[in-house]
Amino acid sequence: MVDIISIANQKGGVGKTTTTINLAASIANRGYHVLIIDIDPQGNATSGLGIEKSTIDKDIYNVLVDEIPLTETIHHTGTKNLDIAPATINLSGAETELISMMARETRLKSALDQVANDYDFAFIDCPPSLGQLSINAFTASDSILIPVQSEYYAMEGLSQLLNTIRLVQKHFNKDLAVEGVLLTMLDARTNLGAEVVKEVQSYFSEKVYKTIIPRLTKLAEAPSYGQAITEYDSKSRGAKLYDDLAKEVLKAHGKRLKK
Ligand SMILES: Nc1ncnc2c1ncn2[C@@H]1O[C@H](COP(=O)(O)OP(=O)(O)OP(=O)(O)O)[C@@H](O)[C@H]1O
Repeated sequence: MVDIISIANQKGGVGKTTTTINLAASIANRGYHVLIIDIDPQGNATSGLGIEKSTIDKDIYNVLVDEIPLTETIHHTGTKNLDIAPATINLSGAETELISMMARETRLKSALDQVANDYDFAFIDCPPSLGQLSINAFTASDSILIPVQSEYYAMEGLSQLLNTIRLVQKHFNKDLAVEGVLLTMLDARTNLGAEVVKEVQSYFSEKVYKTIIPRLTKLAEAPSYGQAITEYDSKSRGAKLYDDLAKEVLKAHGKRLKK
């Protein structure tokens, strides 16, 4: 059975897509079958894994709105064991179109049910908003991994995110859990970063991953080559740290650290 994890924070640019791609690729590298669902209309996970947008004829929009089978959208990526259900700008229409549709909150869940036995993990790269797309993601997920950028105002908006999680638990998915909180883009040269780390750790305590992702040039470069960090530079610090995160996640799910 697949374990489904949304990567979410409605704040923009905090490392959701970078974490989705590189955590998913690190877990795939350890021999697990992994699917990424790109539910962000910007489609950065899609292009960041080398899928040329002009070649996509069906995407998550068609799954949510036209109810086509999810399998018809899935592409293999350059990383072994890693597939993606892509997004294009089409998906931006879904946010409003879904509002008048039947079973609007559970459409992604129904689609993922179709591939439940094909993958060990699915990661959903959420958009920077808490609308219909994120609610579909949260309703379909077992848990939510929250990347938090290590800078001032890091905690801003998190109460709104936690409130949305509570609403989804109440109405659609009572077992939805917080998977963990990941500190990202830490600038080790400033005291500010260390202060934010302390603040986030004191609020979320054991939910915060031991692995912290610093600001690393190679992590920012890899998507322009359409590659996860594991492919772009497997020996880099970013690849090592996302593998450390993968080990924490696998352990939390009671999975063996194969490799
Ligand atoms: N650890 C890092 N080191 C350096 N650059 C990073 C790191 N993490 C992310 N970035 C860069 O910061 C920018 C924002 O990251 P990313 O796209 O992962 O955030 P996001 O939360 O998915 O954004 P959005 O809210 O727009 O979907 C990107 O240009 C990305 O390459």
